Amino acid sequence: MHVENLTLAYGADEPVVTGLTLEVPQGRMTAIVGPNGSGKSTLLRGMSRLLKPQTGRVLLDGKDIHQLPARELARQLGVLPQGPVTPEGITAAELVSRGRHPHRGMFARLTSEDQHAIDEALAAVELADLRDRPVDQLSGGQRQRVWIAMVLAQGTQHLLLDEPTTYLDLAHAVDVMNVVHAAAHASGRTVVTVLHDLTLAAQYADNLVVMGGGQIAAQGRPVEVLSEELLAEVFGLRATVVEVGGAPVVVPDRRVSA
Ligand SMILES: Nc1ncnc2c1ncn2[C@@H]1O[C@H](COP(=O)(O)OP(=O)(O)OP(=O)(O)O)[C@@H](O)[C@H]1O
Repeated sequence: MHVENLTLAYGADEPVVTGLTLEVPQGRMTAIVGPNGSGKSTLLRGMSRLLKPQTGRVLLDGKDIHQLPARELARQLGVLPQGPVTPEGITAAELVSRGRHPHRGMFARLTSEDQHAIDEALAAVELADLRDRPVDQLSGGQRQRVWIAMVLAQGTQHLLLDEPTTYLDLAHAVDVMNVVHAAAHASGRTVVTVLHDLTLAAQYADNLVVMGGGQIAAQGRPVEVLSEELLAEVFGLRATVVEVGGAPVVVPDRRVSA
């Protein structure tokens, strides 16, 4: 996936992302981090055709995503947007089965391949037991995991995930990151995910992209990128960075007023 000179704006507003170029490593996991409002979700929307660029283009295997028919794009690119809205009354398995739409005919029944993909995705997020439960009766974290399962069931070579660990306790966040990491390292998919937790991002990402003010402030291996200077400069955060198991861990300084 290649992002070339991308400028993104909402309506007539000033651009949020300006002239951004990014080469996404294939079959690896890229995490996009950055302060609130730095343009992470906007960039992901631009990369997934939810937002039309003012300039530039996004290439998927050499093809401009805006030139691809919607159905073909959906077979290649799975997207988890921020705060997806759950259709009323739908069960977990039904929602996950929607991930199979790009592979099916208009009124075709689920094939055994579809069923296998759905079962595997539900198992991957440990929700097989709740498959027949209406999604609006699940907890926030369970609901988030159903959405992730839907994107996994889509079986695409590329995944764009906006904050997949929202609402998740740390143990489930780690489980989801393991699933996402395996999608890249075991299955060779290309993953781009927005994350807020810098330590989690640094533990899992092969490539860390730090956004600041609609631009890429730094990019590279987490251990090379995540420095105390960068945290101060881009996040306005005073923190100590220690290394655990070869990956940086961010320990924020306490800000206690006298
Ligand atoms: N739908 C929208 N219409 C107009 N402006 C928007 C819209 N969505 C985002 N923006 C603006 O674009 C800028 C970047 O927002 P964006 O959501 O991309 O940031 P972010 O880095 O993902 O932030 P966060 O960490 O808070 O999720 C912000 O100034 C925001 O107000």
